[in-house]
Amino acid sequence: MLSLSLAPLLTVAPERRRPLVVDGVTKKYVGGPFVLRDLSHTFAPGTATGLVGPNGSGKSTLLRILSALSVPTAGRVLLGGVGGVDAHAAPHRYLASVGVVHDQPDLPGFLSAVETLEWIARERGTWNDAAPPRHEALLDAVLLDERRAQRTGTYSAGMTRKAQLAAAFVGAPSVLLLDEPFRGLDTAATEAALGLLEAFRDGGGVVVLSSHRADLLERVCDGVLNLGRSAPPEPPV
Ligand SMILES: Nc1ncnc2c1ncn2[C@@H]1O[C@H](COP(=O)(O)OP(=O)(O)OP(=O)(O)O)[C@@H](O)[C@H]1O
Repeated sequence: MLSLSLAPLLTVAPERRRPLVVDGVTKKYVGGPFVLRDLSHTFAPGTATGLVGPNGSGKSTLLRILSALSVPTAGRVLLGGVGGVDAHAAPHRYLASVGVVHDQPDLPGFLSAVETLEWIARERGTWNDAAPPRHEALLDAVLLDERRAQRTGTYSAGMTRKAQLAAAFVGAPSVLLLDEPFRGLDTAATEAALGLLEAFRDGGGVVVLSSHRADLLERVCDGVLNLGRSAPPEPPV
């Protein structure tokens, strides 16, 4: 049972419920092959979508483009569709609505998990008197124990993943982008993460995630986007 104090982080206000639109996105790394080719897809509010496809099919690439870490060779990512916020033209504004779990650990190792959440909340404008107990409830929800007060640079892989998950929620996002969010989590922590993602999806959020665990994707996702088919071989010249 999730704490009621988490409601502001798990419920997206109706006016902030906007689709995340991928409009004709192509990605070709310099000197490499096309990874994504003219991909268009709409991720609707209140849904969770699993990115699937074999190794190297572009799941992380798409998540990096969606999180404005990588620029598409062509095409756009728009929060709110036509007339919405362009992820690459206005990344700061866009990312104010987005929570991300990157595949690689990306926490500031000199801060504890508690300090990391405070830092993000202050930056995102979700820091107030109610924030400290809410952050404790969030760290309880991801099952990060009392070591939440220690520097994240000392964490195990699973503890790091838990802290990353909490960090993704703490800014009250309307979109969550997660690259292999269950990797490194034990069974109890995996169940806890699934519960948080389900609550966020049911609260009107957009969830886009990759995982090689088909059983877990099946539990949380309404649909899948198969990238194994998005970049057919280049036609012969
Ligand atoms: N920075 C980069 N420069 C050049 N090529 C890259 C770069 N990053 C990824 N690629 C290539 O892009 C393709 C897609 O990689 P990506 O990591 O997106 O796949 P993935 O579906 O997430 O794979 P996996 O299931 O193994 O995690 C691969 O062929 C990879 O080698």
